[in-house]
Amino acid sequence: MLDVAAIILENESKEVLIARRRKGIAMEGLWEFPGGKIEEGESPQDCLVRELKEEMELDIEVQDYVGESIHSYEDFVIRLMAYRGRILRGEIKLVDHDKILWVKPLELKEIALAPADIPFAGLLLDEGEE
Ligand SMILES: Nc1nc2c([nH]c(=O)n2[C@H]2C[C@H](O)[C@@H](COP(=O)(O)OP(=O)(O)OP(=O)(O)O)O2)c(=O)[nH]1
Repeated sequence: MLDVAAIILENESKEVLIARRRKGIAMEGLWEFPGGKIEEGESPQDCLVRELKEEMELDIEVQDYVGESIHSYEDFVIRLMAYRGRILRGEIKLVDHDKILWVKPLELKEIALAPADIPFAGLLLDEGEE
């Protein structure tokens, strides 16, 4: 099982940040919440702070735990743990991604998300309707 942490960053307009995996890496062209593989001995929160710095040069604050999504890809099983968070400082620079978008939860339905992320899109959508 591959443990991966992802962060749902929200802005003042209630939009969430998604990023498209660049050409040449696993799952290229699919959209995801930023994050990455949790290293040995690392907490998901520490992983997210490290990954967002490495991947986007952003300092973030990790907030509430949203939930996990376990998904079987063709050659591995992933446990994706999602948290909410906010940007503290930094201008987004892209390393592993070629594009980012701030989208309303409703718009996530139209986006080619990594399959493991789809349950979180549903969850955000349900929340927005309350
Ligand atoms: N970061 C991230 N990865 C995801 C998500 N959904 C999903 O299926 N994945 C998959 C894609 C990759 O196979 C794996 C995470 O790998 P990664 O390439 O982002 O992580 P990393 O930076 O630690 O990896 P590496 O390139 O250093 O080996 O999880 C998601 O929302 N965010």
